[in-house]
Amino acid sequence: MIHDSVDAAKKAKGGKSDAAQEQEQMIKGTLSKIKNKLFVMSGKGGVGKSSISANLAVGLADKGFKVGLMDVDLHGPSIAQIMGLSELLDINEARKLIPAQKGPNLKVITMQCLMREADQAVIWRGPAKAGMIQQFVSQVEWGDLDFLIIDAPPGTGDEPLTVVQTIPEAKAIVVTTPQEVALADVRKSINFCQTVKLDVVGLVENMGPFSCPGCNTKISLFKSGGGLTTATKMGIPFLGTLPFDPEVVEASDAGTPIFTKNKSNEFTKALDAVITKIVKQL
Ligand SMILES: Nc1ncnc2c1ncn2[C@@H]1O[C@H](COP(=O)(O)OP(=O)(O)OP(=O)(O)O)[C@@H](O)[C@H]1O
Repeated sequence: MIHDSVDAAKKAKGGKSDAAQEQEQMIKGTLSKIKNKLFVMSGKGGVGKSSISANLAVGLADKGFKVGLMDVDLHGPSIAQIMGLSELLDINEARKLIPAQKGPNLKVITMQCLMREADQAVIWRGPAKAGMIQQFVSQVEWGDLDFLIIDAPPGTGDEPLTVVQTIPEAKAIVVTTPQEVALADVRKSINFCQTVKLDVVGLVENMGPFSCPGCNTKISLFKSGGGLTTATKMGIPFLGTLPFDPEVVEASDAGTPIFTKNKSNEFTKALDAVITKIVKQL
C-alpha cells in the first residue's frame, strides 16, 4: 500500500515508479544475454513475415545457433500454427514464463500459447499491447541466445514502436512481395526504421517467381524484381528473393516449417542463402 502510494507520487512527479524501474532492469538483464535481435517487419500484411520469421528461426537453430522466436503479432498470431504449437505455457519458480521448446536450440513465445481458447480474440489498446511485449522480454526465461527473432504485425503502429523502444539495439529485416502495392507500404516501413533509428539488415523479397512443377517455366505471380529495385533506391542491402511455393502453405498448415520438412525445396534453399548473408553481415 505504502509502496503503491510512493510509486504513484513518483509517477505524478514525472519520475519512474519502482515497478517500472524494476521492469527496466529485468529487460536490460534479459537483453544482455541475447547477442543479436532481429525484427522481421513489413508495412504490408500477408507478405510472409511469420513464415519467414519461423523458418529463419528454424534455419538458424539448425546451424547450431541458440535461437528465440518471439511473436509480437498479438491480434493475429500465426507462429503457433506454423511451428505446430498447441500447449499452454508454464511458469517456473522465478515466476517467469517457460517458452515452448522446439528441438534443442529453439525457444518460442506467442500470445496463442497463453490463451485457453484457441479462437479467442485479443481486444486491447496500445498500452496493454506495449505491456505484454515488454513482459515477453522481461518475464520470459529466454536464457543465453545467439538470436532473438521478433515477428511483427503489419504496419508501423503500437507493436513495432514498442519493440523499438524496448529493444533499441534490434535490427530490422524488412519483407515485401515484388508488386508495387506491397512495395509502397514497405517504403513507409523503411522510412519508419530511418525515423526511429532502427538499423536495417536488409530487404527480403518473398513470393518471387514460381517454378511450374510440370515444365519448370518461371511464373511471376506477383511480378518480379521490385524488391531489388526498392532496396537499391532506398539504400539498404537486398538479402534475396524467396520463390512463391505452395509447399510453404502446406508445411505451415501442417505445423511443420518448410525448413524442417524439406531441405531440397526451392524456398528452403533460397532462405538458407539469405540466412548465410544475414549471419555474415552481423
Ligand atoms: N513463399 C511463399 N509461397 C507461398 N505461400 C507463402 C509464401 N510465404 C508465405 N506464404 C503464405 O502466405 C500467407 C501469408 O503468410 P504469413 O502469414 O507468413 O504473412 P504475414 O506477413 O506474417 O501476415 P500478417 O502479418 O498480415 O498476418 C500464408 O498462407 C503463408 O502460408
